[in-house]
Amino acid sequence: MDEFASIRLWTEGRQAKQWQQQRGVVLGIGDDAALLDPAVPIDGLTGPRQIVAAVDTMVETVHFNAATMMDEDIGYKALAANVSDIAAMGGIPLQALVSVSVPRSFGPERVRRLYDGLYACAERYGVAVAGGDTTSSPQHLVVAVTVLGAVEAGRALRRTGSRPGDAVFVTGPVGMSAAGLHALLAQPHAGEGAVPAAACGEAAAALVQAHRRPAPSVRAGRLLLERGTCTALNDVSDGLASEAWEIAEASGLRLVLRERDLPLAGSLAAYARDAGVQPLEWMLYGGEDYAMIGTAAAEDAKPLQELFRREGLPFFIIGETEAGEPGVELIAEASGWSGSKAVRRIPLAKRGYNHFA
Ligand SMILES: Nc1ncnc2c1ncn2[C@@H]1O[C@H](COP(=O)(O)OP(=O)(O)OP(=O)(O)O)[C@@H](O)[C@H]1O
Ligand SMILES: Cc1ncc(C[n+]2csc(CCOP(=O)(O)O)c2C)c(N)n1
Ligand SMILES: [Mg+2]
Ligand SMILES: [Mg+2]
Ligand SMILES: [Mg+2]
Repeated sequence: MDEFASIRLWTEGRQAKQWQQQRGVVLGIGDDAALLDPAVPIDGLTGPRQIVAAVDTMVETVHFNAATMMDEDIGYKALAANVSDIAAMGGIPLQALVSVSVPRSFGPERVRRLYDGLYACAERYGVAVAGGDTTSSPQHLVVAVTVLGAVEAGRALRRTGSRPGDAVFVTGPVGMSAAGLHALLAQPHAGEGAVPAAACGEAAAALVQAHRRPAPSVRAGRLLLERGTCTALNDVSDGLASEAWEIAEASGLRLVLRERDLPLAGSLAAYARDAGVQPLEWMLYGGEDYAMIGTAAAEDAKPLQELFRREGLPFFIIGETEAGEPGVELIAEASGWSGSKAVRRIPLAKRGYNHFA
């Protein structure tokens, strides 16, 4: 099958033209470039707007391997990671451009399954696939997705606006993806397809799901933008500590996190107990959580939490900001589940997933 037949196999008939037009796609797959309408009416978005654009890449052996992900999961997660960056700006994702570099060992049918997952994610978040690129690759599969979206002009949520005395929050549990990866890599792998989630045991099922199918919340980003009290926001791709450091450096202050308030999912606690591992390492440094860490005016932290509760969305207040040299600290307490004995302030390393470590 040639390149063009492959692209048709992966993309043809997946999204109705009319629906794509409603997401701003004037001309989609098939010409030299896509044509997008920057002013297409979008529910909930009024007034002048800006385009919000992000690209993230997934590379076989770095972001996934034959054991950790099914083909469908690779496509789903490649798009979800980008939706997460749009959400972390308070934006609404609209269109995607998808680049795949495919090794010979990876036939067009497997890429079609990758697209099954990618289109499932696109449907979940209302993203129109408007184009892309296809190349061969000497050895490993590479998927790069660009997502374009819209946000009210001048109102995007950045990493830079945090003020001393703000509350620090996170919009979902952290550490589950890293624990899921740990569970998957612990299984023997005979080389025939990905490890079935069931093989990892009951405690790990939710963790494997968190690793394979991250669930960024565009709704959470929109609520935070509309509320007007969120001063900084960042999605957690490289780990909570690393993303907290990014806010600290961008805003020029310190983030002080309380260990006992960090959201520890029951499934993570159970798996870590069975594995004899402290979950805190995964929670702070694991990454690929695609929840959001942010700061908000202290007096609005509880009302925001209540607003999220009413919307059925998680929201955990995990600390405060302080004036000072940019940095991140953890308050570990006697009652902390890490087994620490007294209240201590521990500086958190600026460490997370590092591609060049
Ligand atoms: N090769 C590059 N060329 C130009 N800009 C880049 C390049 N790589 C990253 N950037 C820019 O650097 C900034 C930080 O990128 P980074 O990828 O660390 O953010 P992220 O996508 O939120 O994190 P992650 O990749 O871990 O999900 C972004 O503004 C991004 O557009
Ligand atoms: C097989 C395998 N080994 C390790 C990892 C862990 N991992 C890879 S990239 C990354 C950070 C986010 O990437 P980026 O910064 O590119 O968005 C993490 C935590 C994995 N997912 N699969
Ligand atoms: Mg990136
Ligand atoms: Mg990000
Ligand atoms: Mg990213």
